[in-house]
Amino acid sequence: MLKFKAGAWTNQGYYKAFVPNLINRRWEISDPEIIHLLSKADLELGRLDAYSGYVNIDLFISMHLTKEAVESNRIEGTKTEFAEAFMQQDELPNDRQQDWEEVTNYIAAMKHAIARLSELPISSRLIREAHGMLLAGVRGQHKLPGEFRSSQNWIGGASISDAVFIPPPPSDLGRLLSDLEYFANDQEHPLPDLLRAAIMHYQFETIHPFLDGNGRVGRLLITLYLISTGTLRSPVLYLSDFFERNRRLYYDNLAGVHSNDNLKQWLRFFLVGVAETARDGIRTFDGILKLSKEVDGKLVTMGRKAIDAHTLLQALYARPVITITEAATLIGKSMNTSSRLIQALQETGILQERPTSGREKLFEFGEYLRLFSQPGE
Ligand SMILES: Nc1ncnc2c1ncn2[C@@H]1O[C@H](COP(=O)(O)OP(=O)(O)OP(=O)(O)O)[C@@H](O)[C@H]1O
Repeated sequence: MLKFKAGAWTNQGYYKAFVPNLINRRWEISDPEIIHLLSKADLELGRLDAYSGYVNIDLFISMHLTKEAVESNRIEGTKTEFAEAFMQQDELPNDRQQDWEEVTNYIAAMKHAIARLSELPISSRLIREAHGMLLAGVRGQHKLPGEFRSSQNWIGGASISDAVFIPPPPSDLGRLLSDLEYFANDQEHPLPDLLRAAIMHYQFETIHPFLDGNGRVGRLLITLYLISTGTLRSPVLYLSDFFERNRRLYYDNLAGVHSNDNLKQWLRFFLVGVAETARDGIRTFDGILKLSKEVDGKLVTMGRKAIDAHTLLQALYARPVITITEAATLIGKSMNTSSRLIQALQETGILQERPTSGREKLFEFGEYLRLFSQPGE
């Protein structure tokens, strides 16, 4: 069993808020089931990370980031389809443009936070910066982007009296966030990285330090933390897909920690999610390797067009939708040549035309996109 006390409900006048206990301390987690799931998750994560070494990872990072962004925002209700995230804003119907902005914000925030890791540890400052970018110009933009809240918030329900959960009052945020920061950078009390990531995510969501966007920042923090410890070399773990597919359990298991001290169930859920997501990632990478061999085989049959086709394909692995104008710029040739090249790639089955609201025809690398759409969609 796992001995654990999550915190206490404190009287705030006409309501009770939950104040979590501090987490930067020694943890003794020896539950055999957790240890077993941990070792499985670690193994799968190590296998996934190994691909960073022998696949041209930079080409695929934007794909993974985009997938994570689309899924993380879908939990919030954003409707952006995976392929749409790569389109220009004016190529989308009006009702999708705001969602598209949220997805591109997520990608920008993740890239920014990863780059900042070389100068800053996981810290309140880094978290606020990421939050500011996530909410810039989109839904929640009036809810203090980049700033911790100074008023009481709640989860679920139209008013505090019918809330599902009431996080700690603002007066407690300073010490709770500083404890979280110490915990994220703690060298004194050894704890496996995945367990630390799981506890951090629970604690962050319980503190709920922002007026909006806590879920999105909290999920971004998981990958960021695993990169900061060197467990991952690049953001190839996209857990949001798992959380989205199991949203009810995700919320219930987080709630189970503060309502029943049931940390074990949360850890179990998190570790199963990591193992499953890592396996999906491995399948995607294997699919990419197989597909790129097939595509190379098709390119050699394209005669004089093969060199330009190869240049185009390299770009398509990072952004798998393209217009004739964009292709012309990429290969440095005329619109006519570009159009003929796209037609040839359609004939080999590599590219397909897709509907667009933009002025120009749009083409997608369909089989590649589908590799990222399983198994959640
Ligand atoms: N009972 C709960 N206790 C603690 N955290 C919870 C609970 N239920 C949900 N959460 C967390 O709160 C997040 C929602 O918070 P918020 O609306 O501020 O975030 P968001 O990023 O705007 O939304 P979303 O996470 O839906 O995309 C959920 O994603 C989940 O991580």
